[in-house]
Amino acid sequence: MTDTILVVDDDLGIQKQLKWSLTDFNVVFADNYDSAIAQLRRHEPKVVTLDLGLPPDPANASEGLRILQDIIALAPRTKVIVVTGNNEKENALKAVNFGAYDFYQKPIDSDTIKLLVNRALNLAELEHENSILAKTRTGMSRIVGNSEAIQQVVKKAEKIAATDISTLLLGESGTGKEVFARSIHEHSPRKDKPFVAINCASIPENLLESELFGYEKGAFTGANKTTLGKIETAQGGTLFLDEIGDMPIGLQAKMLRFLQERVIERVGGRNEIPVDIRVICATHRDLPAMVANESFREDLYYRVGEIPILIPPLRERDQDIILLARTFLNIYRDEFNAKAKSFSDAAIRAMLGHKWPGNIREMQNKLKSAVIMAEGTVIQPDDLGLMPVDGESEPETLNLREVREIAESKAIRRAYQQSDKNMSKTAELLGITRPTLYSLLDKYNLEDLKNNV
Ligand SMILES: Nc1ncnc2c1ncn2[C@@H]1O[C@H](COP(=O)(O)OP(=O)(O)OP(=O)(O)O)[C@@H](O)[C@H]1O
Repeated sequence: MTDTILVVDDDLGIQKQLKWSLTDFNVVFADNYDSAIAQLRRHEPKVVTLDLGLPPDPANASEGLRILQDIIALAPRTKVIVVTGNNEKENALKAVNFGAYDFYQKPIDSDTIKLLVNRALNLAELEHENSILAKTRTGMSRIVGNSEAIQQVVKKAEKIAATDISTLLLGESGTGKEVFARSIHEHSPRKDKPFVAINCASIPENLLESELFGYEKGAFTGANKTTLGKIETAQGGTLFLDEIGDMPIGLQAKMLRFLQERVIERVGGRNEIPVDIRVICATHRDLPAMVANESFREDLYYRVGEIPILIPPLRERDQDIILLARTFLNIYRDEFNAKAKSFSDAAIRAMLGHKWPGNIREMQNKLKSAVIMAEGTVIQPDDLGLMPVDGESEPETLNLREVREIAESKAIRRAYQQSDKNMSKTAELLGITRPTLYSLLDKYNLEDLKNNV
C-alpha cells in the first residue's frame, strides 16, 4: 500500500513541487489550520510536511506552530517535517521543541526532501511495529503472536507456569514447543535454576539412558569418571524432554519410576539420588495412538500429560503469519545488513496462501534466504520460494460449476481460519446461515473442518 504524506502549505508552487518530488507516495494537501486537521483525521498520514508561515499571518510562524502542536496532540506518532524560510532558525528550533521530527529550509531541493520523508517514514514504521510487538508480548515475551488461537495457549501456559504440573506440549514440528517450554520455565518459581533440554529422538537409543540418568565411573567401557545426567543437571529447575514419543519402550519404565518417586539411580550406581525438578515434555506424535498400539506406556502417558497444551500450526494462525514475517524480516535485515524492508502484495498473498508444513521454523528459513536474495527493497514471492497465489490457485477448468465450487471451498476455508475455527463466525463472515454452511461442508467434502469443531 502506498503511504500517504500530508503537505501543509499555502503556496501552490511549492505544493506542485512537493507532489512532483514525492511521486512514490500518495500526497494530499492542506493550506490552513482547518483543512490540515481535517486531512490529518481523514488520512492518518505517518509523515507531514508543514510550512510554518501560513494564513492568516504568513509572515509569522504562529499558525504553523499551532497546527504542529495540535497534530502532535491528536496523533503523537506523526513525523512532522517543518519547512521554514531563510533566517527562521529560531522558529525551526521551537518547532523541534514542540515535537517536530526535523526541519528543512526553503528553497526545496527534491532529493533532500525525498530523503527526509523516507527517513521519517522508516522511523514511523519501526515505531509502529515495535508498538505492535509490545502489545503482542504479553507475559510470555518470546512468543510473537496476536491470533486468538495463540493467545489462548499463552494464557493457559501462564496459568500452569506457577505450578509444578507436568505439561505435555503437542504440536507439529516447528510450531514453537521448545519456545513455550522455555517461557513456562521463565515464568515459574524455578526461573533462576537451570532449564535443561534433551531431544529423545536425536540421541541413539543406547546412549539415551546414560544421557538422562548419568553414570558411575566404571559402569561400562569408557566410563572413566562419574558423570551427571541431564536430570541431575536440571536439579531445582526444569527438564524439557523433547520428542518424548521417541523414547524407547525399555527406558519408559525407568522414566516413569523417576516421575513417580522423584529419585534416580545413575547407570551402574546403587544409590538413590533425590531430584527436585519440573518436567515438561513435547511431541509431534499421536501419543494416544501409540498407547493403543502399545509403543508408548499408558501410565507414562498420563504421568507426563497432566495438562496437555496443543500449539496450533501456523496455517491456522492467519493473522500471525504477517506479524511473524515482519518480525523475522526486521531481525534478518539487521543481521545481514540487507536492504529488503517490506513485502509486495503478491508476497503477502503467497504467504497467507502457503500451508507452512514446517511452521515457524520454515518461515524463518524462507525469510532468511529471501532477505539475502532479494534484489530490491521489496520482497517478492519468488524470493521466498513461493508461487504467486494467483497463478497457483487459478482453477484451470472452464466449467462454471467447478469454478464456483473451487472458489466457494476456498472462501469457506479462509473464513474458517479467520474466525479461529468458530462455525457461527465462519457462517457470519460468509454471509450464510449455519445450516447452509454445514450443507456446503458436506457438498464440498470439507470433512476436516467439521471434525475440528
Ligand atoms: N511464537 C513465536 N515467536 C517467535 N519465534 C518463534 C515462535 N515460536 C517458535 N519460534 C521460533 O521458531 C523456531 C522453531 O521453534 P521450536 O524449536 O520451539 O519448535 P518445536 O515445536 O519445538 O519444533 P520441533 O518439534 O521440530 O522440535 C525457533 O527458532 C523459535 O525461536
